[in-house]
Amino acid sequence: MKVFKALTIAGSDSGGGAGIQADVKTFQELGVYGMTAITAITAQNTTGVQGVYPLSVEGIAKQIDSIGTDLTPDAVKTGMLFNSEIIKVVAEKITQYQWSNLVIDPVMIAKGGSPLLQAEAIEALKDYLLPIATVITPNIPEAEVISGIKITNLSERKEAAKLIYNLGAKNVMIKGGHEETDQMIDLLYDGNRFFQFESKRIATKNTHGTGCTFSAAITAELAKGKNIVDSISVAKHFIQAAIEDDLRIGTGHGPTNHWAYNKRGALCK
Ligand SMILES: Nc1ncnc2c1ncn2[C@@H]1O[C@H](COP(=O)(O)OP(=O)(O)O)[C@@H](O)[C@H]1O
Ligand SMILES: Cc1ncc(COP(=O)(O)OP(=O)(O)O)c(N)n1
Repeated sequence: MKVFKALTIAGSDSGGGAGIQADVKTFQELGVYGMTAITAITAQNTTGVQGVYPLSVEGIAKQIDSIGTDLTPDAVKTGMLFNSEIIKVVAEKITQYQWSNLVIDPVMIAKGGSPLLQAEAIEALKDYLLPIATVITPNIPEAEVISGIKITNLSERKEAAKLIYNLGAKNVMIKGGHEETDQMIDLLYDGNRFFQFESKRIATKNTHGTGCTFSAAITAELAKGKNIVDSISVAKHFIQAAIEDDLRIGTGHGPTNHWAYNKRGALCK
């Protein structure tokens, strides 16, 4: 039996709803063996981020080397990378090991406003990671920062996607979670065409970790050999089920339910 393997290079969320924890849960639910390289530890729960503790560049490089010299991932995703030094070493290692199927979730700010990427790191993200990305998955505020333009409607989102594509990413997926519309539209640009992935907005405050979960699901499907459109299609069903079945735990923004997709069985697949 072929074992599909995915690596996440991201921060730890002690509350378990986002970051490395959301990624590994998603990989597991989608039948993919999960591996991790932790970039930073956050003290975090459903009410927000109480502390951020980045790991040393040496410690991050060592974790990636441990995987690179023994286990070859079929797909890799990055999440919280915190600063430009971390971004550089991560890009260097991914290039050294010639890993493909790279999903970049350009995590910048946690729900509640805590910065998870320093402002000085934006240029490094563009210079080192975008050129090797199979797909980058910004939300609308992140897409505004990377593209340098304001996004207030779908046509501006398309313009931003083209600008980000021109920085080197092979595919650009600008998520629609931050729009106020009833219909949730995630927009993919592959350099030639736009694809829209649509779903109904779910009225809930329990959306902690939606971006991490969505990009981890894309990574898992790429690891299995699916193409980008089919991978996003599964990820969209996965996140919709996870939000619909939200977990009402904690006093703030609760996490999504990572086992909802499988609980529903073939009906939602
Ligand atoms: N209230 C919601 N109802 C349905 N889907 C949502 C909702 N909020 C977010 N999503 C979906 O979750 C995914 C993550 O989107 P988004 O919230 O924009 O990312 P981030 O967590 O990075 O800010 C996207 O597929 C988006 O469409
Ligand atoms: C450690 C860590 N990494 C990433 C995030 C951001 O996750 P996201 O999926 O964008 O969810 P919210 O923060 O918007 O709930 C995080 N919070 N922590």
